[in-house]
Amino acid sequence: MSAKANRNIHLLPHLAITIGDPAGIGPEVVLKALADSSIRETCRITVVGSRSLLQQTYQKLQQIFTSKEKTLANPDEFPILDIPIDRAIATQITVGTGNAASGAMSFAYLEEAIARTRKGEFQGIVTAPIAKSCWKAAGHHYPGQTEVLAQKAGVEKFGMLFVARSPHTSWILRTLLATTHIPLNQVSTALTPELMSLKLDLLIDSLKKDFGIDAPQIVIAGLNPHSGEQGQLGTEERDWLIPWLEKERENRPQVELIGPIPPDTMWVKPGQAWYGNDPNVDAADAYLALYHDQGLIPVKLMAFDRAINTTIGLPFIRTSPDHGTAFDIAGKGIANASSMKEAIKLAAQLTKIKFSRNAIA
Ligand SMILES: NC(=O)C1=CN([C@@H]2O[C@H](COP(=O)(O)OP(=O)(O)OC[C@H]3O[C@@H](n4cnc5c(N)ncnc54)[C@H](O)[C@@H]3O)[C@@H](O)[C@H]2O)C=CC1
Ligand SMILES: NCC(=O)COP(=O)(O)O
Repeated sequence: MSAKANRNIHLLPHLAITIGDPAGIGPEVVLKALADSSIRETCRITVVGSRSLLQQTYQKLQQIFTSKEKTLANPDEFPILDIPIDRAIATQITVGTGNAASGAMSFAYLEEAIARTRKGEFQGIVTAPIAKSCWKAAGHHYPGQTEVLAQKAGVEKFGMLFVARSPHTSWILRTLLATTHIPLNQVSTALTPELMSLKLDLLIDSLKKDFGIDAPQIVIAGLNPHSGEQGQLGTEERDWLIPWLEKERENRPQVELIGPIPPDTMWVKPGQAWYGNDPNVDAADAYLALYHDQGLIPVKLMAFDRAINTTIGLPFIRTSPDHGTAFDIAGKGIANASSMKEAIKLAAQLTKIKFSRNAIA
């Protein structure tokens, strides 16, 4: 970093980066992301995790990489908010196998990052992945990090928005999930006009404030094959989704609401906009998927190496890579850190926007 950049470092947003489950690829993708000097020029970073675990990861992976290129940041060269790990817990952590001990540590990192952010120490949090099953084993009964963030921030209305910029066309895919971590057989009951209006509010607000889109075009998915085929293949669309959309169109004249679109064909235009094989395609500003896999299969198919999960509705910025703990490849040095890098860049960008907005207000 140049001397001038160094002098201005206190003007940059200060982000906490949690290392996630210590048995997964979280520590590795954090060290890889921080080795990229362009990342560290966009924000100030404090890593929240156990120093000893980061040092172990660094030393182990250094032996794998023979290239002279700097692949990993050295934990001695960036600030760490150390959550010490006691000896008994440390002996239970095995890279590649998540368990109650690794779940307890990843929960402690997140809790600390949230508490410090609420006190104003950080403006945003980037979370490396945790395993929900390991949290459960450790006695923490949350469906995911999103719900912990919302609860501890005292927020009831929040949403899981995935953002990815195409490397082919620079088009941005934005996908909000109306429901998230619930069993498939509960989706239909969980979806209500009230829930949909709440998610639409959050989405429209984020498009305006975070992405500068005042009059967005938003596509809403159907639930059933062919959006129910007029009740023949499912009745949710006919019974409430279409009437709800009609009412929303009346209430929100500044927004173009398209749908319900049959869930299979809904992703054709985003695919064309992403890969650039139809330059005239009119893809939308955002897509509202009704359940987890309806939204995340296309996101991960197009953008697994770069999509970002961001929680909207919080009083601070939160982003995360789109992937999980990947226990199957942890410790091997082969984890791709691109999604983590994108998550840090987006958090820095959104934090700057949020704070300049607050300064104007
Ligand atoms: N934000 C978070 O904290 C998230 C956590 N998870 C958690 O992760 C755990 C494992 O979930 P899975 O469904 O197996 O998804 P996963 O994303 O961990 O792994 C799926 C596949 O992708 C590969 N993969 C994942 N990230 C990669 C990377 N950066 N570079 C190269 N290959 C990569 C893995 O090796 C595996 O073959 C679960 O406990 C789940 O709850 C899953 C998604 C997000
Ligand atoms: N599939 C997305 C996911 O698991 C994200 O969960 P979290 O950010 O709430 O931990």
